[in-house]
Amino acid sequence: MTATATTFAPLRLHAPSRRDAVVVELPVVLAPMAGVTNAAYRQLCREQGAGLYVCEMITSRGLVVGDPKSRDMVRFDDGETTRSVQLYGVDAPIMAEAARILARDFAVDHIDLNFGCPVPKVTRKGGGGVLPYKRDRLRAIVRETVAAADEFGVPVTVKTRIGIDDAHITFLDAGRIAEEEGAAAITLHGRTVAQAYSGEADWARIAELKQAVGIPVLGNGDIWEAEDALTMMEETGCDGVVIGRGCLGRPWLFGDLAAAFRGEGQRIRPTLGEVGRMIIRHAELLAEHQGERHGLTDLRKHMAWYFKGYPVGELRRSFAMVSSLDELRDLVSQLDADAQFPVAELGTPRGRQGSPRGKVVLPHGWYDDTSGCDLDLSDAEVGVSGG
Ligand SMILES: Cc1cc2nc3c(=O)[nH]c(=O)nc-3n(C[C@H](O)[C@H](O)[C@H](O)COP(=O)(O)O)c2cc1C
Repeated sequence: MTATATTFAPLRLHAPSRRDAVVVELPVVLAPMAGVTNAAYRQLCREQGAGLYVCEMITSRGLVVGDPKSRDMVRFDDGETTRSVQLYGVDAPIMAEAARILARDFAVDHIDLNFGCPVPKVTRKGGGGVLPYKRDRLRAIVRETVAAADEFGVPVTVKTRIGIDDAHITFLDAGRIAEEEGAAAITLHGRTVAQAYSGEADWARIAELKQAVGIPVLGNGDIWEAEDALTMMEETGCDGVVIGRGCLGRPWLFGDLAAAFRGEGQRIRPTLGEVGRMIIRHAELLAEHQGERHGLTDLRKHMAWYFKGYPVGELRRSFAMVSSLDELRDLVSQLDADAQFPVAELGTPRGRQGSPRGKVVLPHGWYDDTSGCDLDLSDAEVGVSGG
């Protein structure tokens, strides 16, 4: 396979008072994924490649009220020199306070704001991907969070979708608001909330956003292989790429991405034995961070992703119920170590896809105005676990 080096520059994230607060040499970002991008998974990906690895989403209210579960999720390993966290919330003062806590108590270097979650539980209450419809509220949240993080020289980025649905597009306004209020960059997932994870991401919207704003634009959606990242950079002119589902069960994609950006054609095509060793490494890291029992339970959801396309047979079921490192090592030893990489899987979607939401569930009268500053949306943070 051949490839040409793509033209790229390091991703420079400025806080208002501190230029180059975070510089990411390779403009590749691990997308925040709730329940996935914990410290162990980020380390696993980091061991493969280069880029920015964002911690799974933390709710602002949880941090501010000192919820032990929220605080416990803000965890980094010693090698994580750039501490990046995604924050979710709906109230400007609470988001600002949460940003201060992240910067002051956890020495976080970068904060990303989640305005893209499509989960009905969240959109019903006005949070996540539907919040940008309320332009004034979005502006207040970005302004106050940027100002609070800037007390510590920490840059804030915004992550959003195209809009609620085709009739309610918000990304261009969100981009302008982000830029005007001092955000360091904006990530666009090229889908609407109504699409959730179905269909295809519309990269043309990423190109449109790039034309509309001066801050760095990060493109997101449907990068399954390293080549897709280069294509997205070329087609949209975006300043970097954000990868979510493509790396599920494939942390080595970050190695491929680093090689592809350098113009190298070599790609990692692990045998089943090598996948087994990766799973063991993943398990060891999870056990280190969460203890063996919790860590191995957490690992189970990754099994189907790791084994997609490989001949695993009946062992699949045992892997999905594994509860100790010893048991895992024993199961791995039973795999056909020489089974080759399933090339038919290349470029195919993985992780959640589903079907479009017929209609996005919204609070009553959501489309009546675009301000939303006076609304009580606090329920939108109750029981939220990402999206
Ligand atoms: C399991 C899972 C959890 C996710 N959690 C979050 C989240 O907490 N915050 C967020 O902004 N996006 C979240 N996303 C969306 C991804 O960050 C990303 O925007 C989306 O998957 C599109 O990129 P992809 O096509 O590369 O997967 C999640 C996606 C998945 C699959």
